[in-house]
Amino acid sequence: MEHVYRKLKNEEKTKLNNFLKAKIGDLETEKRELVGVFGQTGAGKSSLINAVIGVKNLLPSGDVRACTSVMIKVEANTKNSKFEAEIEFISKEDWKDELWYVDRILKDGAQKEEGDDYGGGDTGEKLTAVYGEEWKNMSPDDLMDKKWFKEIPEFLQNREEGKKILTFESARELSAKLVKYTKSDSTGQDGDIKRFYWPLIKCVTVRVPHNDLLQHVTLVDLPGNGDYNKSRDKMWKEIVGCCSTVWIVTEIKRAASDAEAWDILENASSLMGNGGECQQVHFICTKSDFITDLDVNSAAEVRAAIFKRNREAKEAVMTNFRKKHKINKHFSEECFKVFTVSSKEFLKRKRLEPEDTEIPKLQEFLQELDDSHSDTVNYVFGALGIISLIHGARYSKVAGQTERVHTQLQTTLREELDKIRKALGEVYMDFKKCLTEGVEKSKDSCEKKLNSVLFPTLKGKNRGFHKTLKYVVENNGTYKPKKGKTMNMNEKLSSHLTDSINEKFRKTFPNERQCEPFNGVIKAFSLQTERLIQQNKAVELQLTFLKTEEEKIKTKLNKLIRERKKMIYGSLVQTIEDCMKSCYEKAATFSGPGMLNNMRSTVECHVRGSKNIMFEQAKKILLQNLTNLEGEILKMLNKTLTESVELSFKMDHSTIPDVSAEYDMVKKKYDMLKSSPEGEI
Ligand SMILES: Nc1nc2c(ncn2[C@@H]2O[C@H](COP(=O)(O)OP(=O)(O)OP(=O)(O)O)[C@@H](O)[C@H]2O)c(=O)[nH]1
Repeated sequence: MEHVYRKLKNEEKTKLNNFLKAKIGDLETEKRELVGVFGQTGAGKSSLINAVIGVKNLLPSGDVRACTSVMIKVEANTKNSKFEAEIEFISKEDWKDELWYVDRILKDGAQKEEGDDYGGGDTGEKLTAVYGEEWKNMSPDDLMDKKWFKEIPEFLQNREEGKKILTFESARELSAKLVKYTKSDSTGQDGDIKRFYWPLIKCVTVRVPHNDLLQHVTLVDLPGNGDYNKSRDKMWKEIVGCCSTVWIVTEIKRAASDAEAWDILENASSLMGNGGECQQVHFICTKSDFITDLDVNSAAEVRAAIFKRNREAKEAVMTNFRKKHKINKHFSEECFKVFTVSSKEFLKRKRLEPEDTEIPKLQEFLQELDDSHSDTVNYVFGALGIISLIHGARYSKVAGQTERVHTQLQTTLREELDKIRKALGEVYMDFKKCLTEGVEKSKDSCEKKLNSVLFPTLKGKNRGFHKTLKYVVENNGTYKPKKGKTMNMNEKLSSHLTDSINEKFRKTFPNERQCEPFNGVIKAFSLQTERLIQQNKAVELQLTFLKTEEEKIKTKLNKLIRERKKMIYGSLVQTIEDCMKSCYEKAATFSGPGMLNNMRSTVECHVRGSKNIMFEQAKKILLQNLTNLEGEILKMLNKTLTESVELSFKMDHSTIPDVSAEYDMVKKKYDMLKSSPEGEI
């Protein structure tokens, strides 16, 4: 197609010529699937990733003292045959904010108590990681001095967020260097490394050469611990919202009862489900080889014991899943699968055969996800359309028939757009009805919901609640403790609204790629080019182009809908957060005696005073976002197809190059692809 592009470039610049060049530039080749890997520290995530992608020593694992503390993306290095680590830092301003935050807390007289969190993620611990103990006697300005960052000058560069790129010949070398950037060692026992830079890092991308599984797949290790840092939290949410599959990793011995793993899943469910694009959740029970039963001796007995526990773990996890409504309202049972794996045995083969470790099943899954066949078909189909139009423009000049087909196409386009408009209008009315009920319920019970956050029943653990609530209001209503459940006041307040639309939303915007959004109305849209081709062979090439254009615009629309639906769903909580912002700011100003009561009454008063507006506002904004999306769908369809119809049937032939040879070649490749669904071209 580059060759065809150059031919067009050598011709005079007409409207049609420019249009064709733009269409070639628009052909898509790249698609990436994101697989998010969650789990608490030590669950075996790094070992799992290494085993699955078949690179033994890539992500550092095995050291129980140091745990991974930054997001690590693992993908293919398509540029050269080196191992590469791209380290992306948070901005200097972000780090300054954290330094000032700790400084203020210490000046406020808050003593560091055992197990105390400085706003989630323990900022004190972060400072010790970067500066050692010396930070305690220094001002935030001193701590920004460049002498601290000699090893990472990129962090101080003037660009908003710096990047450092390291290249290595082997995975082992990369792994050894990575520790200082990705791991935290809260015990301070790692003698070799003096400074750990994880608090300054937003994300690390590890690129692996010659890896077949990662051509179109990125695996992301997402540490589950809480983090107050805003840019990291934002990135975490963005990545979770873009994962098409999520792996929840937990040790098999406590798979069903591992509160932390299930909490991570519960907290992220709305972000992945209706608020995201996750199609599959895989619950992965690790270390299946680890048997402590002393009665088991022979190899056969060990294997039998492992298989028995695998079966039991699978059943227990499924039973637990059925009870978790926060999760299963976003994911059906078909989307939820359990695996029992052993990364160790997969590599060592002492007790188990590779297939018994279930790692090959995950590899197979990635292989299917990585499949670039459909991308190739789409590319060649799109290319065929464009080249058909160029070829047809040069050779077909059947004036009368062209005029008739042109008129028919215009009529069909109008009628089909009307059908879509009507169907989208019905969807709007359905959501309006659900939300109206949700608003009434929210008004009736928001104070009760609020009380569950303001007055938790912590059974004797109320001592530090004033600090917890302070973090909540300082952080716009949310708080991620290092251990335990995330608190989210905005989600609590909007829960009746989200519940009112959850089911309808999942049906209207299904994450499963084989299901269609808006009840299939966009898929059903058709200019009926197939029928027209049968009746009008003389303009077959132009009609072939329109057929490919129709498919391409539908694919584009599905992508747009997938992106927008996340924003539309998220707008409910976002509006509540915006409406609560002023009261959080006011509540955060209290300190000293009476702080807890003052914070509570400020939040209570605000919710009581604004409940008649706040929920109605959230409904209005969601519906407005939906209207905007519907408008955009109609506009894109109309504009793209009207332009394509006009240019294919009313064009100036004088500037069209001869592409007969290219046409024959692309047509042949397309026919080959069509006849062998999994074949290579
Ligand atoms: N027996 C056994 N041990 C395993 C297996 N997978 C991991 N481990 C061990 O479990 C420990 C933690 O493994 P990691 O892969 O580092 O765990 P992680 O989830 O990446 O931990 P963080 O880096 O802290 O997030 C290490 O000591 C591993 O050797 C396994 O399949 N079998």
